[in-house]
Amino acid sequence: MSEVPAPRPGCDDPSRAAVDTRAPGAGTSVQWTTMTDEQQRPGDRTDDVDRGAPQPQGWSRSGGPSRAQSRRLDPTTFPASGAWRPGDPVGDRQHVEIGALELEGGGQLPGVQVAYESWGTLNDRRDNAVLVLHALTGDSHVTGEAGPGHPTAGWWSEMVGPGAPIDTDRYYVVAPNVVGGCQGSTGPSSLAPDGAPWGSAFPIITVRDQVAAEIELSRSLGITSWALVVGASMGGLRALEWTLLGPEAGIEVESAAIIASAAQTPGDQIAWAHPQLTAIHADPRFRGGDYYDAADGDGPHVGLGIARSIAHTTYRSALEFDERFGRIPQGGDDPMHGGRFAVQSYLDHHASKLARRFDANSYVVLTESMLTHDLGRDRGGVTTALQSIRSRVLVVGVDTDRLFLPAESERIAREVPRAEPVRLLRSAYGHDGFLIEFDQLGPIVGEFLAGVHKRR
Ligand SMILES: CC(=O)SCCNC(=O)CCNC(=O)[C@H](O)C(C)(C)COP(=O)(O)OP(=O)(O)OC[C@H]1O[C@@H](n2cnc3c(N)ncnc32)[C@H](O)[C@@H]1OP(=O)(O)O
Ligand SMILES: N[C@@H](CCO)C(=O)O
Repeated sequence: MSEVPAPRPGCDDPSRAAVDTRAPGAGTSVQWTTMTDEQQRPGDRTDDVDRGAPQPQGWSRSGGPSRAQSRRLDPTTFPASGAWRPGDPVGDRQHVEIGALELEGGGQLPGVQVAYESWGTLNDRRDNAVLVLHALTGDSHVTGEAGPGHPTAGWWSEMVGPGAPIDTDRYYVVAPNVVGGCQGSTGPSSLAPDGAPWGSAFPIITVRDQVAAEIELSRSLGITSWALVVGASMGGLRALEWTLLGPEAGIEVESAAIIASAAQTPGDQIAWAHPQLTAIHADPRFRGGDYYDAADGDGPHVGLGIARSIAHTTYRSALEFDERFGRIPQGGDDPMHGGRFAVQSYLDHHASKLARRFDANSYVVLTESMLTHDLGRDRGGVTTALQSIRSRVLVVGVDTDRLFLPAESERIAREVPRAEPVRLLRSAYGHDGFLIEFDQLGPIVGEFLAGVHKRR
C-alpha cells in the first residue's frame, strides 16, 4: 500500500480498545486497535452470537485438542427484533403519514408512515434544504447522542451540525428513515391493516419505492427543491434515484453527492448478499419472517448476526484485517484449543451489536432492495439513465472499498453530464471509510456544497 492515513484521534483511548503493539501493522502509521478479553463488557465476554447448546470442552475423541468450545452468550440479551415500535421513546423522530405507496413491483403498501429527523431552519426562499440518506443499517439519527429511542449515536456527527461541512446554521437538513427499515418508518415490524406485524407478508420493495416515499415526505414538508441530496452506500442508491424521480415528481434536485455507491448493483455484491440472506432464512427462529411475538432470545439473532459478520467483512479491507489483527489470538484464547483469533472476536462483536439493535426482516427487505437496484431499469440502460441526470453531481469512492468498487464511482462520474471528476478517499478501512475518513470527506462535501451555493 503506497499511502496510509494518519492515526485516528480516539484510537489511543484505552477505555475503548487496547492498542495492539504486536507484529501485524508494525511499520505502518495506522494506529490499529484490538481488544483484550479484560476490556470487553461482561455481556460480551466471549462475544456474541449464540452458537447453540454448550459444547464439551477439553480433548476430542481423536486425542487432539477439541475444536468445540462454548461461546454461548445469554441469548435473552437479544430481543426477537431490535425494531423501534410505537410506544418506544420517540427521541428526535418526527412522523408523517403519506398514505398508500404504489409499489414498482405491483400492488401497494397501505398506510405508510415516514419517520425523520431534522436540524436547522428552512429559509424563506426554501432553497437551503439538504436531504441525507442513510445506509443499510443506519437510520435518521445522523447526528446526536445515543439515548432513549436512539440505540446509537449519530453516524455522521462530524459531517452535519453547526459549522460542520453540512452546516446546520445555514442548511435545513432532513434525514428520513428508509421505508422497509426498522427505525420508525413503515417496515416489516410495523402493524399491517389486520393489526398484526407485517412479518413475512411485507411486500418486496425497491429503491424507487423508498424514494417515492421520500418524495411524499418532501411534499409534506413543503420542500420543492433540495440544494443537496446526499447518501452513501444504500443511501447513495437512493440519492441517485432521487436525481431522476425527484424532477419527474416536480421536486428539483439542485445537486447530489453519491458516496461509496453504484448505479447498478453488480454480480459480486449480489453474491456477497446471498449467504447473508441464506443465514437469516436458515435460522429456525426466523420462522419464515413471523417471529415478532417470540420471547427475547428466541428470535433470529443468530442468522442476523452471521449476516452482519459476512457483511462487515465486506465493509472493511483485507489490508486492515491483516495488519490490524493478523493472526493474533483474542485475549487469552488459544486457537489451537478452540479459542478465537482476534478478528473472529471482532466480527462476533459487530454481529451481536447489530443483532441487538436491528430487525432481521428489515435486513432482508433492504438487502433485497439493494440487489434489485438498477438505475437503468425501464430507462434504456444505465448509461442512458446516467446521461439524463441534470443535477450537479459529486461522486466519492474509497480506494480500498471491496463492496462498492471505485470503478462504480468512476462510471457515474464519467457518464453524468454535470458530474465533477470522481474523488477517491485514501483509506485503509474499505467501504466504511465514509464513516471514518472525515478529514478527507468533510472538505470534499463542504466545498462541493459551497460551490453549488455560489453558482446560483
Ligand atoms: C450511513 C449509515 O447509515 S452507517 C450505518 C450505521 N452504522 C453502522 O452500521 C456502523 C457500525 N459500526 C461500524 O461499522 C464501525 O464501528 C464504524 C465504521 C462506525 C467505526 O469504525 P471504527 O472506528 O474503525 O470501529 P471498529 O470497526 O474498530 O469497531 C469498534 C468496536 O469493535 C470493538 N472491537 C475491536 N476489537 C475487537 C476485538 N478483538 N474483539 C471484540 N471487539 C472488538 C471495539 O471495542 C468497538 O466496540 P464498540 O463499537 O461496541 O465500542
Ligand atoms: N456500516 C454500514 C455499511 C453499509 O454501508 C451499514 O451498516 O449500513
